[in-house]
Amino acid sequence: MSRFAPEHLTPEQIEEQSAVYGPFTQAVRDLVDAAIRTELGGDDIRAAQAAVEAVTARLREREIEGALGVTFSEDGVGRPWGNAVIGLRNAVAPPLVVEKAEDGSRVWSQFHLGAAYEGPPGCVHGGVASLVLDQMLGQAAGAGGRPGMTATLQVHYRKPTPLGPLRAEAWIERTEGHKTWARGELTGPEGLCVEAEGLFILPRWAREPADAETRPGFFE
Ligand SMILES: CCCCC/C=C\C/C=C\C/C=C\C/C=C\CCCC(=O)SCCNC(=O)CCNC(=O)[C@H](O)C(C)(C)COP(=O)(O)OP(=O)(O)OC[C@H]1O[C@@H](n2cnc3c(N)ncnc32)[C@H](O)[C@@H]1OP(=O)(O)O
Repeated sequence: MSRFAPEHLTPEQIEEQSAVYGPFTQAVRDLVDAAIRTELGGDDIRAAQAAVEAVTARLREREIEGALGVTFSEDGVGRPWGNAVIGLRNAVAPPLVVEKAEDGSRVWSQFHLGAAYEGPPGCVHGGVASLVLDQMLGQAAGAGGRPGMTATLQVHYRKPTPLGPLRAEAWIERTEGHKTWARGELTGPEGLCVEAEGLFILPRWAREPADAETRPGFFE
């Protein structure tokens, strides 16, 4: 766990960064979608490749080492901007915008999965469904004040999940010490597609009193 880094940005500065990187990352997502679906070929694709490579070289002129990690401000609010499911700066992430009930009892998200997430023809890849539900169950645990790492995740694929508009929801089933069992489901326009249940454990390093001051509260 090398990158749960504290940060000292003001809400305005975070908002400014979000306004710059959010639309940029969305443009990269659109690029991925277009790259999959374009019917152009030959010289057009070679020219597009050169243009993309030029942009990539420009971006690499200044970059961090490794991954983004999760930064969190003094009030404990985190910025998981590199996260594979919800990351504002991660073009691989759909991304999900997760909402939570005021009392923390449930989380849900409505989102769209397009061509980049295909498994069976026209359907969401099972690993992607599992990825989304892992995140949602983890968020449910955090929203209930019980953050933890996924220890187990069991996924039940009830029927194929169509690409397109989807909804995921998750909640805590029960708790015991540092363990939290959460459940969730992924539904498409025709109803329930995937169910999952998982065990989330607050890791030892986060339970130790010595770490109390540096605990990230980004799930909450
Ligand atoms: C406010 C504080 C916040 C702290 C933040 C905490 C966590 C969040 C951290 C990162 C997540 C960040 C972003 C992701 C967001 C959302 C969701 C995505 C979730 C993921 O993508 S996450 C990646 C996949 N996930 C892993 O990469 C886990 C690798 N693993 C470990 O990090 C450890 O393995 C861990 C933590 C699981 C346990 O570590 P530990 O040191 O706490 O373990 P310990 O030995 O103390 O066991 C304590 C009790 O749990 C039982 N137990 C242990 N492991 C078990 C297992 N697998 N199955 C069933 N029971 C198990 C023992 O049997 C004992 O039970 P008992 O007390 O009854 O004897």
